[in-house]
Formats: sequence, structure tokens, C-alpha cells
Amino acid sequence: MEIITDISQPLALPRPVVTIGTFDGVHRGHQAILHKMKEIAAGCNGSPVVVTFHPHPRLVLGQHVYLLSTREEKRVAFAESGVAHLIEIPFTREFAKLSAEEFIQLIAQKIRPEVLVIGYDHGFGRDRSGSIEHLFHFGNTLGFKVVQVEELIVDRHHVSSSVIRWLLQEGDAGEAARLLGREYSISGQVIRGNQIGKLIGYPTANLYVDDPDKLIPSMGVYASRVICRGKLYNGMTNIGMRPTINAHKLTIETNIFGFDDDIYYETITVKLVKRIRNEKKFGNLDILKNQLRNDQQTALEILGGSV
Ligand SMILES: Cc1cc2nc3c(=O)[nH]c(=O)nc-3n(C[C@H](O)[C@H](O)[C@H](O)COP(=O)(O)O)c2cc1C
Ligand SMILES: Nc1ncnc2c1ncn2[C@@H]1O[C@H](COP(=O)(O)OP(=O)(O)O)[C@@H](O)[C@H]1O
Repeated sequence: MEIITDISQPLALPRPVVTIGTFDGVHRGHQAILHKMKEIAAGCNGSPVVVTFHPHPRLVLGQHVYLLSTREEKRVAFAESGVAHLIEIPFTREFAKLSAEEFIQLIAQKIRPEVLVIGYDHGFGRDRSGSIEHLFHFGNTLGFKVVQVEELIVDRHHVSSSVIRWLLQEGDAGEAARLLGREYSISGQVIRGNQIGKLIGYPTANLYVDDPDKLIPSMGVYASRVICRGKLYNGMTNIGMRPTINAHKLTIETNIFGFDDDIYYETITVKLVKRIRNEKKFGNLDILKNQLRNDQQTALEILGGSV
């Protein structure tokens, strides 16, 4: 996948079939759009092109939001979905001032789309004032076809980035995964903790998350899967303050099943499968250790397999 971050000059992409959006999470609704785009591109010997923005427009416009995907995660999701060219427009306050018409003219001049595939609620240009009706109109005058993709509903939820954010902030990792089309994942470097994990027989890899805007789901204990050194393991993850050891900082820590090695400063990815319970304050480390044994059992029932 080619990544383009400069559209000051016209691009010469072969028969571009284009979609435009912020695509936070690259969830099942987004995937339906990407699928349609690829299908159309395959039918006309065209190339699937995604136009997105970085940083996320809401962050630039001062409406803070915790995001489902980092820039890198979004890139990986697009590449895996078969996108040929990814155009990441640097989003600035200046850029946000473009009217709907100016924005679409810019896209038409620099990218020359043959087809524009768009979601059901797409708003573009200043204050998202451009609607799908505008697009059909501009398509006619600027010479591209517009295809709209229907809204996707999964388990009675409208699939949208904000619904998935809400589910994760409620701790419902299972339902979030259904809407995302994959488990919600967090990647980071393994850092040192208080060395209590090994002492009680459950070493935990503590994650340092580099991106301050990455959404951290609600505190609690989760059944998880872990990518470590290129392999997938079962595990259990605690997101919390660890009241039992009187710690005061939010940590994300994972006991990886069937694994025993030093992975300090290595990067791992934790995929949250399902929430097991709330974090609690236990009277002593022995009681916590018993609880961890039960958690491991519960996690294995959810994940299937053995330690
Ligand atoms: C699956 C799991 C569940 C946990 N649940 C709790 C909990 O309910 N309460 C708590 O205080 N700490 C909990 N912890 C955190 C432990 O206190 C922590 O792993 C231990 O203090 C080791 O910390 P260290 O990695 O800094 O050495 C949990 C950890 C894991 C992996
Ligand atoms: N099965 C495992 N799961 C997680 N970490 C493991 C495992 N086996 C070994 N380790 C190593 O042990 C470290 C965690 O041990 P722990 O005593 O909890 O130390 P810390 O307090 O520094 O996290 C991890 O960072 C990793 O390097």
C-alpha cells in the first residue's frame, strides 16, 4: 500500500475508486465501504484509494475524543483490507475552513476519482455541512460517479466509532469486538513494575502506551489474546489501579498463559476478548493469588484451550 501525505500536486493514480472519511477503528461499517470500493475497482480495473485525515479532525478542532486506532493501527487495517493507495491529508484548522464545495473540488483536481464510495451519514467540508445530496450534485458537474453504502446494524447497534467507544468505556469488550469485526487491541512496550507478579506466581507484562489519545477501556479484568514475538497466546489482562498493593497509577498488565521469558522493552499487542469482573481490593496477596487462579480458569473457558 502506498501512503501519500502530500496532495499539493495532482496525483496520477490509475482510475481511482475513492472513499473519504476519518475511519477511526476501521470497524465493520467502514469495512463494508472498503469492500464496496474494492468490488467496484476490480470491476473497472481501477485502484482502491482511501482519503483520510491526520490528526483526527476532532483533536485539531479542540473537541477531544479518545480514539480507537492510532495512526499506525489505521494504516495496518487499511493495508490488510486491500487498499492500494492511502492518502492521509494533514488536517489543520486552516484545512477545516474549506467549504464542502472547495473540499470536493480539491479532491476532484488532485485525485481525479472515477467513483466516490461513501457511507450513509457522511458529512464533509466546514462543519461537516456537505451532505450526500451535495455529493451527487458535485459528481454530476465534476465528472465522477457517487455510490452510497447503507448503514450497517449489528445486534441492534448502529455500527459507528462512537458506539464502539461507548461500549469500551462501559467495559463491553465482547460487543465492541462484534462491531469492530475484530477484538479491540492495545499495543505498547513492556515496562518494569513492582516485581510482585513473579513473587505470587503470575508475572504480568505492564504496557506503556505511547499515544495519549488511544482509548483505554473501562477498568476491570479481561480475557485476552496476546501477540508476543510474532506468536498468539491466551492471557488475562487487568486494567486498573491495583488497590491491593496500594498503587495509584492506572496500569494495563497481562499474564500471558504458557509463556515464560523476559520481554522487558519488547512490544506486545493485547486484544481484549471479554470482560470477566471488576477490579477489587483484596485483604492480602494470597487472596489475590487465589482470585487470579479463578480468573485464569474463567479466561480459559472464554478463550478455549489450556494453559
Ligand atoms: C488478571 C489480573 C487480575 C487482577 N486483578 C486485580 C484486582 O482485582 N485487584 C488488584 O488490586 N490487583 C489486581 N491485579 C493486579 C495485581 O495486583 C498485579 O498483577 C500485581 O500487583 C503485580 O504487579 P507488578 O506487575 O507491578 O509486579 C490483577 C492482575 C491480573 C493480571
Ligand atoms: N507468562 C508471562 N506473562 C507476562 N510476563 C512474563 C511472563 N513470563 C515472564 N514474564 C516477564 O516477567 C515480567 C513480569 O513480572 P513481574 O514480577 O510482574 O514484574 P513487573 O512488576 O516488572 O511487571 C514481564 O514484564 C516479562 O518480562
